[in-house]
Amino acid sequence: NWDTGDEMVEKFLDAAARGDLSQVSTLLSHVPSLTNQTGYSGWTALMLAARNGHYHVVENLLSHGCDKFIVNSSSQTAYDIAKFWGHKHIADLLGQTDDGCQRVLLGSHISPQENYFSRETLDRLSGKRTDEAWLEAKQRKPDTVYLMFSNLSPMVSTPQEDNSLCRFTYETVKDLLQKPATVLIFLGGIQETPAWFAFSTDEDAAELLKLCTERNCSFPKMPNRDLLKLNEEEAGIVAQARSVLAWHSRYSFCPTCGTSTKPEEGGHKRICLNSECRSLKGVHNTCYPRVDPVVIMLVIHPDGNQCLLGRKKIFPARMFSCLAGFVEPGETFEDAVRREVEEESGVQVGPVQYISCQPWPMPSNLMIGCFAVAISTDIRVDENEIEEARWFTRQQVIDSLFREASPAFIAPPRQTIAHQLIRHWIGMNANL
Ligand SMILES: NC(=O)c1ccc[n+]([C@@H]2O[C@H](COP(=O)([O-])OP(=O)(O)OC[C@H]3O[C@@H](n4cnc5c(N)ncnc54)[C@H](O)[C@@H]3O)[C@@H](O)[C@H]2O)c1
Ligand SMILES: [Mg+2]
Ligand SMILES: [Mg+2]
Ligand SMILES: [Mg+2]
Ligand SMILES: [Zn+2]
Repeated sequence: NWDTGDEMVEKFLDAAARGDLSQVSTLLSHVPSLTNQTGYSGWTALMLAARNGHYHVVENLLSHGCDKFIVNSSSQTAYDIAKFWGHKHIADLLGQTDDGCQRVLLGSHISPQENYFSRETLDRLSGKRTDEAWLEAKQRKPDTVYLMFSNLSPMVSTPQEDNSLCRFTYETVKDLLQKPATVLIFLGGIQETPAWFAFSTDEDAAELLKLCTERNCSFPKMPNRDLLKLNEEEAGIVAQARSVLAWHSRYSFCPTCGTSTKPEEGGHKRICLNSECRSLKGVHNTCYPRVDPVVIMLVIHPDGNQCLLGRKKIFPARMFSCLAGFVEPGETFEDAVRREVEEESGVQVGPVQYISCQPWPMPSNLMIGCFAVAISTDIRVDENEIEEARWFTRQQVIDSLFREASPAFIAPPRQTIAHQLIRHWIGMNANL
């Protein structure tokens, strides 16, 4: 005897809150449109069941297609609520993706290994770099792996959508290694054997491709896009190899005196050929591969429920991402975060917290990922660097990450630390 819609919604929410599984399913089978109705403070039936630890009701609601990505008026999802009230089994259930894989919302367990380009597959064996005899013997071993780079791109084969690195033997590449323009670097090994090397060559790319026995091989033209299609292990190897090879290609002359330089120590050092050069006296950082630190930050609104994202002109349409900028000399990364955010968006930042980092071999950045809490909210963008910056709500961010239908913006791809920072924020309880 249900007369008004409101009453029915109330009955339904109440049944979910009490854990009355049979009433919840009866009501839903009669009136499917109840599924995502909200009551006081925007709470859904799923949130109420999650609040009170009713596992079977949560399960039943999910099987009826209840939307777990809705937030209430305090910007909490049902997952946030289950986690806060200590119903771990319910939080686990809500955190699953449709394919049964855990952790769709559990960004708070982010570890450095989860950032693309950051997996250390090989032991770098840096102690062996000065052991020329050992390196030379390793080079000739039949199980030694060679990666080939042309124009700072590795040769990859593309069996399907993904790229995988083409691996060469000494026999196949030994002639190329003799060419004067070739630069060879020792990458390391897995418990010393097999050893891995990478080299760059300026020979004709079409001829090089003929050396590979695999099909669909190429040197990708757009590293920013194509190098994101490797598996995690190979991405980690490419991060090391590409940065070091890029450094060789830029430091063929000594930054101190302008004389030619040559590689040493398995390609991890370059030394000046002018025996009078200052760079040969003592240790000089110009002789070693360079890394440029960049801070990248998710700026969180003082209300805790919005974040600041910006877009550069070169981004694909509708994509917004974290603000980022190079660390300047004599600056802590906390200060760099405050300066870059202020420069690019006009927003002032108080506390800064380090989250995780990511090598970004384009050519040699180390992205230092932070959360930063804003202490002002007015936006005034620096139009030279940023086309637009905006505050986005948790609901908009959740929609963009997890739902298909027309979100307010497009998030950067999962291989970027920007994506991981945004996801990490969603996995944290904003208001609790
Ligand atoms: N992995 C990710 O999620 C991600 C996201 C955003 C940016 N990035 C990388 O971070 C880099 C820096 O971000 P940004 O462009 O916003 O920095 P930014 O805001 O400091 O502005 C870039 C400008 O800084 C100057 N600059 C100062 N030091 C520099 C250096 N060592 N190398 C080159 N330019 C230098 C140049 O004028 C350059 O145009 C980008 O180039 C990009 O490769 C990675
Ligand atoms: Mg900047
Ligand atoms: Mg910037
Ligand atoms: Mg800058
Ligand atoms: Zn010199």
